[in-house]
Amino acid sequence: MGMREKYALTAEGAKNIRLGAFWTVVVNLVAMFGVGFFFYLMEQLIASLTEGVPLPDMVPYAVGLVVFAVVLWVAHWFQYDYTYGKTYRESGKQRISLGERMRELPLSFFGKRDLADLTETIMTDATTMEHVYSHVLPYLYGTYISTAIIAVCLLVFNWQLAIAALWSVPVAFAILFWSRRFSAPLMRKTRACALAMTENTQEMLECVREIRATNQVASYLKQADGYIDRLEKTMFKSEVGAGIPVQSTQAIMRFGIATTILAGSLMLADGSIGFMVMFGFLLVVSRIYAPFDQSMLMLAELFMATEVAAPRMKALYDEVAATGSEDFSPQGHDVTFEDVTFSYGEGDEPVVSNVSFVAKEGDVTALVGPSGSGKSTLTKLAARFWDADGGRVLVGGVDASTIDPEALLKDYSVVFQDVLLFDDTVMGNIRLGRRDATDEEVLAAAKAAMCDDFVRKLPQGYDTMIGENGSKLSGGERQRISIARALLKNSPIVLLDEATASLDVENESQVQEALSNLLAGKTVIVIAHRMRTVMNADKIVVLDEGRVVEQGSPAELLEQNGLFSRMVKLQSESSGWSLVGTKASGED
Ligand SMILES: Nc1ncnc2c1ncn2[C@@H]1O[C@H](COP(=O)(O)OP(=O)(O)OP(=O)(O)O)[C@@H](O)[C@H]1O
Repeated sequence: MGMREKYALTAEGAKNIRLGAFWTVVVNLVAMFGVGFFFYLMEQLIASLTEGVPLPDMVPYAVGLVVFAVVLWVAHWFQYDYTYGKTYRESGKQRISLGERMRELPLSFFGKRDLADLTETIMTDATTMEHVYSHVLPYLYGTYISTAIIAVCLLVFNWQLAIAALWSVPVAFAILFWSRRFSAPLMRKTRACALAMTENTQEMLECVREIRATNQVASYLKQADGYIDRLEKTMFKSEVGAGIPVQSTQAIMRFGIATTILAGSLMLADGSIGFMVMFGFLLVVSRIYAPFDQSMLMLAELFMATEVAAPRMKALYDEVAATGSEDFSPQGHDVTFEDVTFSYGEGDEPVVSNVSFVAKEGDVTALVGPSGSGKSTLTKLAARFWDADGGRVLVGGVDASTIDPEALLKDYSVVFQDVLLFDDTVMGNIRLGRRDATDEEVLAAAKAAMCDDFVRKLPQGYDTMIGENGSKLSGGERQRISIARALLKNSPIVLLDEATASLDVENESQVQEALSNLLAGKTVIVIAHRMRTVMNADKIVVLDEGRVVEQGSPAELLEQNGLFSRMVKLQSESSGWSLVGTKASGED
């Protein structure tokens, strides 16, 4: 596997890491040269002290020293720039491209992937890789190459002593790589446990109200305790699994010093080497292991990166992006379902089957049917949140699956029940509908969506921060903000999960008024919960178990005496039953 693939690098990133390694080699060799330089000077000094040899002229040495310092400084500068400056830029690029990737992926991807898992990839995996690019890879490559060069020099100088000094390095590495087969699964397990714990915590925070309301606090805390315990145990095993091999290989490497002393003493005794050679070898050997110690620790991190973080990032890049033409020129805005079949998972039972109907521009098309009959799914297919498995969804005669999702969504306003607001001002939240809208346009939309009254009562009016997901607002207020956003966007197609079901009477009439402002003249597909909407619709599509069982105007359907008319009859007989199985209110 190439370096780029293994470490999820760009071509430039791989090049910079190679250059970082190159400059690390230069720094190491220059530093080693410095050791040799001082060693030579010492040899001269000892010769002068013991044998009375006159000291050589010091000027060239002084110049040499200055040149050495300058070269070392320059090499360090380049090493720093390539290993840190440029690799951090690589990491920056990678984070941006992860963000871009999120933008390209179909919305369905976010439905099937766990959010905590994605956050882990964007935050933790990217950080792991960042550290590997900047601190680990250039250092490791640089150290190994420079040590190999030094080892060759030692072998040429005195191969017997060199072998006595260096044999322990390959042995130590062989043990470390062998131990990987035990430590890698432990690392993966630790990661999975950490992820499960994060997911559990996130779920607990998201559902805190429900958990309290249903008296589940104790059982949830117990569950959380279990996740933490499991993580603690696997982390402990994983640390021991990685720590023991690292510590023992570091110790094994030190045997090299012992064998150098042993072989050196023997050779010194039989006169085949002089004291200074022995001394020089010991000096080099004592230095040569230090970077390996460091690299043993780094290898553990590198294993983690190549076994876990890089594959997870790669998996994100391997996901099929939702692509399509950015040029979207529909003829009108009729939304046509042509024999559409769809299931959420490969091989699953279809949740909609052979659905065909047209939602005409200027008409309100109401989707009606029992819970789970596929109403929401059809609206998601209409906006290409998902692609149909069979048949086509046409927007103004253009197959939606051929259009870039962002280009397509420009023509859609979506008002679903689960309104999403950002921790921003009221103004900022409404302006999300159209970024370039003026303040006046935002205010006009807010007024039309019946937001103005309650917004003016907020402490800072339109500049009030509304808290995470609008936590400082009521349900009805949040919905009206979402309608204001849709009004501002003023798109020709409106998808509406009838947002009024949970509102009180006063709120409801205001929201209804806001909605009628939004809907005029558009292609409207509404998931209808209320009889009033259903009866005022231009067309009703009745769904049952993912199939269209009836379609037509309310009058036509009532005449047909089919499922729809049975539903209406049932509802008028029993106020406790509504079209979608929710409790109907009196005014219906
Ligand atoms: N993201 C998903 N992954 C897998 N299955 C899903 C997903 N969303 C919905 N389903 C399934 O698809 C079927 C249709 O769901 P859908 O939400 O479209 O029904 P609905 O008619 O809108 O229901 P309701 O009125 O209760 O909102 C259901 O059986 C549901 O369990």
